[in-house]
Amino acid sequence: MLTFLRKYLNNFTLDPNGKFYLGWMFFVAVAVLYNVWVIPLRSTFPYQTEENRLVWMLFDYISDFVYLLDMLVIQPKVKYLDYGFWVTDVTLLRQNYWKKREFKLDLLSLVPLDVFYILTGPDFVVLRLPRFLKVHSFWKFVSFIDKLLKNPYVVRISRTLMNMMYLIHLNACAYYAFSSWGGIGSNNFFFNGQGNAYIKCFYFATKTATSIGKNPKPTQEIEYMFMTVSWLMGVFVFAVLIGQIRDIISTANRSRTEYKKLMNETLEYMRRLNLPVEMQRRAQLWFTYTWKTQRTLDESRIMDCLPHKMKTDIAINVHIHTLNKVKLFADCDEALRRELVLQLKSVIYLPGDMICKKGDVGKEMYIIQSGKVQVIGSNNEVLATLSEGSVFGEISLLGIPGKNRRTADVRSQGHSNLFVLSKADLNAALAQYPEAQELLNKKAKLLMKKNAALERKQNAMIVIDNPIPPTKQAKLVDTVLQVVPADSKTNRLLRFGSRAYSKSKPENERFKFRNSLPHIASVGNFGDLDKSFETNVTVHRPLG
Ligand SMILES: Nc1ncnc2c1ncn2[C@@H]1O[C@@H]2COP(=O)(O)O[C@H]2[C@H]1O
Repeated sequence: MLTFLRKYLNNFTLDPNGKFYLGWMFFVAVAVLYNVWVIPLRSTFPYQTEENRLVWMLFDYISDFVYLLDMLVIQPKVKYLDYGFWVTDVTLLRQNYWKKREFKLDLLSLVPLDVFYILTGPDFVVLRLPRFLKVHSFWKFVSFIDKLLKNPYVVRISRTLMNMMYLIHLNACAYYAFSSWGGIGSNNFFFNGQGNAYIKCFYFATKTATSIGKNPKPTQEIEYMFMTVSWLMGVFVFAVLIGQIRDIISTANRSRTEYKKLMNETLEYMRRLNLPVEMQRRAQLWFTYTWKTQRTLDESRIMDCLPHKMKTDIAINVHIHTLNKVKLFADCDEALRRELVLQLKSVIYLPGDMICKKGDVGKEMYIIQSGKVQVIGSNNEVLATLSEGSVFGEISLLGIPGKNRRTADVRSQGHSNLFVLSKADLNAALAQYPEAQELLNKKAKLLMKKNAALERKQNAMIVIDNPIPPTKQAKLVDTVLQVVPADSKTNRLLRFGSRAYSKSKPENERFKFRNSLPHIASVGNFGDLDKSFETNVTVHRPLG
């Protein structure tokens, strides 16, 4: 069992980005923080007493144990990258740590000056000052957290505030030490010994550092010197703090300021040109919606500085959700997918926006990231409603003879986020991947067939009002009608057929009128019928 444990401990390595290492670094950071705050406090203020000395010492040695464990067990096991390869050999890892400056600092931080307690007594806590040298581990932990947090400003602001607080803390300790040296309450400048010593001294240090005023007036030269140093420290701290906060705020607001500036310029330009109010309103809506969803007006510009491969990886990662739904991409080569993904440009359409118009020359195709679009046929009917992951606008790009124009209108139903792929980019990619070209061609043919069939069906249902009754009549019927008397049975039979003849009501009769019969007006007796025919009869007929 023991051999197994030793073997395991000898061979185990740590991932510098792993959770275990992060957890461990938290303990080290707490130990460092304890030492850097408590050592000056206990060295100056009378907070270490005979009663609590053992408790303080217990904490001291726990923190020393953490330091030791970190130096002997953890740090020599942390993997590192060598020319892009993780080094896992334990001997190399140990040697790597020993070569580092951090190892020397870690070693020095553990110099056991405490042994001199024998000479100075256990309250001379200044002997623990070397523990400060491990402060680099604390900042290492802070940058870890910086990488983990989504908001990059939280850690930067906390870091600046921590530095400021620490300097004030040191100043408070110095003020108390100075007051003890000069005699607590011995004059107006020194701490008067009333109330909680740390709180009062921290308050004094904050007042001095921030130059709020109402500070006790120094009387001796040494007091003047103390105040001058405190003020200089305050000026320095605040210069750094204000500079950093200004940087943080301006970086955070830069994109927003740029967006607002661009929107105002565009709207101002539209107003100057006296463009319709509705158009201006839509432009404003576009700006607002684009900013809300993307937090930038030009996504591609953000990644401009990155190398091509990294940009592709990021784009694939960001758009993987949509790309997985695109059948065209699912069925084709990974290399084509990588090639196409970088060419995609994100565009937003507002509700009711026409994305492409039937008959226009096709210059780009679209992939729906989110939202819905409607494909509209020739008779204004909705041929299809497409949603996330659908591809459209490709037919007119494929070079099918006689089909370089849009075959249908496509309209955005609500807000829709689309990827646009230009004809040149699509064709460049398809030239290398004929299977994808085939797939697109197949789909295009299928759609065109479907549309043609739908159009035929639609046309068959077209409603035509006020049809003009046929003027050409069968000559034989005409001749017979002219010779037989108008009110004779034969005449009626010829006009209305046997069923109409059997019903006597004229209002029923008009609905049984046969289209092939001669115009009633020419017969004279059925003038009323003639009128009602022209206004009421609806004919369904196929066109072509
Ligand atoms: N019946 C349909 N169903 C789905 N999409 C269609 C239909 N008809 C046309 N489209 C798409 O609408 C697009 C209009 O532009 P394109 O002709 O370039 O390409 C067309 C197809 O991508």
